[in-house]
Amino acid sequence: MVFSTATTTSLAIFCKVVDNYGDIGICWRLSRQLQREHGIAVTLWVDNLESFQRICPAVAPEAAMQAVEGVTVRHWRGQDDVFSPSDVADIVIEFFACDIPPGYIDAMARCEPRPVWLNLEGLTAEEWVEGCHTLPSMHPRLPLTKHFFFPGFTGKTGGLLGEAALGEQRRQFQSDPHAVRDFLAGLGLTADEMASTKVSLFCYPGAPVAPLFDAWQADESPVTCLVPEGVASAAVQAFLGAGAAAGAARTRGALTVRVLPFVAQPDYDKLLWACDFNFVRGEDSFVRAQWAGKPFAWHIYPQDENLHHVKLRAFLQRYAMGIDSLVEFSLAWNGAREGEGDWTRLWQALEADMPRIGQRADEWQREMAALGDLARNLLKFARSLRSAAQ
Ligand SMILES: Cc1cn([C@H]2C[C@H](O)[C@@H](COP(=O)(O)OP(=O)(O)O[C@H]3O[C@@H](C)[C@H](O)[C@@H](O)[C@H]3O)O2)c(=O)[nH]c1=O
Repeated sequence: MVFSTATTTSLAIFCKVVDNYGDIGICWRLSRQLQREHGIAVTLWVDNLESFQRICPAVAPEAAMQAVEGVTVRHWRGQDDVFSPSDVADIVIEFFACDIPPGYIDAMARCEPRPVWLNLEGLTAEEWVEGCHTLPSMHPRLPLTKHFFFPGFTGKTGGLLGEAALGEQRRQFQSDPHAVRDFLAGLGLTADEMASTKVSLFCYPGAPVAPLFDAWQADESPVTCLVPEGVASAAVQAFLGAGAAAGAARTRGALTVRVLPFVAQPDYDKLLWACDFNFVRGEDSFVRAQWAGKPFAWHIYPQDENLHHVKLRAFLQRYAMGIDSLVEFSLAWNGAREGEGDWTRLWQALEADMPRIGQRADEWQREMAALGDLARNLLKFARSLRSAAQ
């Protein structure tokens, strides 16, 4: 097995969809970028093709194997498959410690030289990540070493996932009013809605959406809230007073709520670029909101014992730079503050700071770009492991 820039490097990513769309969202982005920008032959093993199809409509959910945008997609059906060394890629990535099939690991141990084996971890702003990034872990039984690779917000981590052309694509889109208008019109927005403060809303079920709607409804200036179908459904249905299928919309007071179809990943980026404020969640939409360079609030994936509040605070400490309104709003949005939030006050304070928050978003996006993107950093690390082993 040769591992150099002169021949095509192969790489396999194993992705288990724990829930929702973030697991496959991240693995798909990484696969696509490694193939497009680095000429890597990528095989993406994924156990849930239905979830994949929602963010990438070209995926056929019943296919055992298919090529999508130059990436080989394999339906990962179980742990019992048998593999031979010729099936093994030069670089093997397990996403979120997803336990790749034992048969594949056995085949890895029989490869000469052995593949680079990385565990791509979840994103957090906590400091301990710097000490764990790139640490090795020996297999207890086989002659294999796995290394941990952590995304992150500092130069001592793997950085954030983001395509090389992303910044340029965003600038082009945002500086073309016709493109923005056509895009929003395609989602059903009226001229009045386009002229209002546009907010995209993507969050988990526990978010205090109903009281925020009340605050917006009583606001002085018009707000249009764009919410993908299935998100915050209880509050959306209550506001609409009817079903919340894509296309449904209603105005009450200063607030219009419009339900959007769940769009393909590239269109979700455009939505973030076109809005004035974005509510995002999980990991992937959270990162895309950062690349959008727009003010945003993060609804973090809930964890036991409120561990997510620690992660949220760690991020805000790096990001918010003393903008108290953003910290207050974000903590309240995630239930990390005692008592009920006064959403009128929280939103008004946030609105008043919007120019500062926008500036910070822009500056942060540039700081993150300077770290180098995750795909490039990961490949560089994999190559350094390979040369050290030779
Ligand atoms: C709203 C929307 C999102 N998307 C995409 C963007 C992202 O790739 C994906 C959403 O992923 P996320 O933001 O990460 O949120 P998420 O909640 O969907 O996903 C995850 O969160 C992680 C923290 C957990 O580990 C995962 O198990 C998973 O639950 O869906 C679209 O393509 N179109 C849309 O209309």
